Amino acid sequence: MRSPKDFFAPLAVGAPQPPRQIPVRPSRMIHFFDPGNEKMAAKVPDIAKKTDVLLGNLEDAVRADRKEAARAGLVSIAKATDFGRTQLWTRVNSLDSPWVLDDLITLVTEIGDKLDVIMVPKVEGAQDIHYVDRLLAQLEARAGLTKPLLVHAILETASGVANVEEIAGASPRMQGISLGPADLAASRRMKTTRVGGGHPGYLVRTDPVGDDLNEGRTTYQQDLWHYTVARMVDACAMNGILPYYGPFGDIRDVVACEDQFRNAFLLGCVGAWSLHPVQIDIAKKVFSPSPADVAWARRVIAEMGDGTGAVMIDGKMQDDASVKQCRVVVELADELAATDPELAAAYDAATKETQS
Ligand SMILES: CC(=O)SCCNC(=O)CCNC(=O)[C@H](O)C(C)(C)COP(=O)(O)OP(=O)(O)OC[C@H]1O[C@@H](n2cnc3c(N)ncnc32)[C@H](O)[C@@H]1OP(=O)(O)O
Ligand SMILES: CC(=O)C(=O)O
Ligand SMILES: [Mg+2]
Repeated sequence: MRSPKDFFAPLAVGAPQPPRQIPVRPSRMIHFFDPGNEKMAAKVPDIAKKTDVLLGNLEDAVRADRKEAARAGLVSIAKATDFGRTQLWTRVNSLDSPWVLDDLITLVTEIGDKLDVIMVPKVEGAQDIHYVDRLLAQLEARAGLTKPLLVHAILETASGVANVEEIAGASPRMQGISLGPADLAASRRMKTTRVGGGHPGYLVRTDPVGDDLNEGRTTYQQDLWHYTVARMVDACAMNGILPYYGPFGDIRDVVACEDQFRNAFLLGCVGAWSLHPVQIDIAKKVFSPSPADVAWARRVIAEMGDGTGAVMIDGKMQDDASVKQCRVVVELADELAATDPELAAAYDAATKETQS
């Protein structure tokens, strides 16, 4: 552990000052693409216009014999594209792989000024973040970068979950954590064969009514990811970084995808991954507070005055704690509305309606 006094000191001579605050920019969807896939790469300039984060993926889902092509593709896309307000992230290969060292050296040297966040897969504990932290500082110094790169960890090993609090606080570069349900399931020896989402066998059943154990007993499917997402959210919140749900692999099932994303949103996540263009709008809808919720939250804040005491609004008690929740919703809505005129208009229209 670094001494708290040294926590914000650069880890290499000439490296930029590490960040003291994680920049809060919209990141409702982290859209994955394979930079070595020409069809996907061709869509990047258009997709950039409608996503908060574009991520050039170099790790799983890129074939072993296409790793170099993906890395080179990301370098040329980053150099050739104006991403506007959209952030550019990458997911490098895992720290035990033969590719990660070249991923980091090439990307920081060639396009370190274009990248915002480096996503590190299969993080097991703080030691993995410390390794990346020092290496990034050395590479930033050599490349003459003035803005520090941020680091995002994927929570996808049993060890990572057991150490999630220390991972979240391992470096001032830590920007956030995403749930990695596929590798995590394998690491835990869960018996699922899916990428995220629920499973019909994971359920609770109501008690029997009489002697017949089968008749009239409703079952309720449970969320396999509740415990992990909740732990991840707490670890992130206590360290001032951002939690994300990860991938939902059943691309066709847009309904269950929306449900899984919404569970994560309600529990505190700020975004999710989109693996296919069809998931971009789902994430945008789910991770933007609804106009009705924003209107209600604005009303509670207005009626609560200085934010202390208790009032009754439409039969519901509001006090210091509920007004704090409302502020979370309104702050997020204001941040998103600042760059999205359509959303801003929807929020204002709903607010006017509640006032009339
Ligand atoms: C567990 C994990 O690690 S999850 C993260 C790793 N996985 C990924 O990154 C997967 C990313 N997504 C993909 O590889 C693809 O979306 C797949 C393989 C799931 C499906 O691809 P396809 O079979 O081509 O899907 P589909 O035919 O519906 O695609 C329609 C079009 O969208 C394009 N497209 C598909 N996914 C993407 C994407 N993520 N970004 C940009 N374009 C895409 C296709 O190239 C295709 O283009 P075309 O119309 O010019 O032919
Ligand atoms: C997200 C990811 O990498 C996984 O689920 O394994
Ligand atoms: Mg994984």
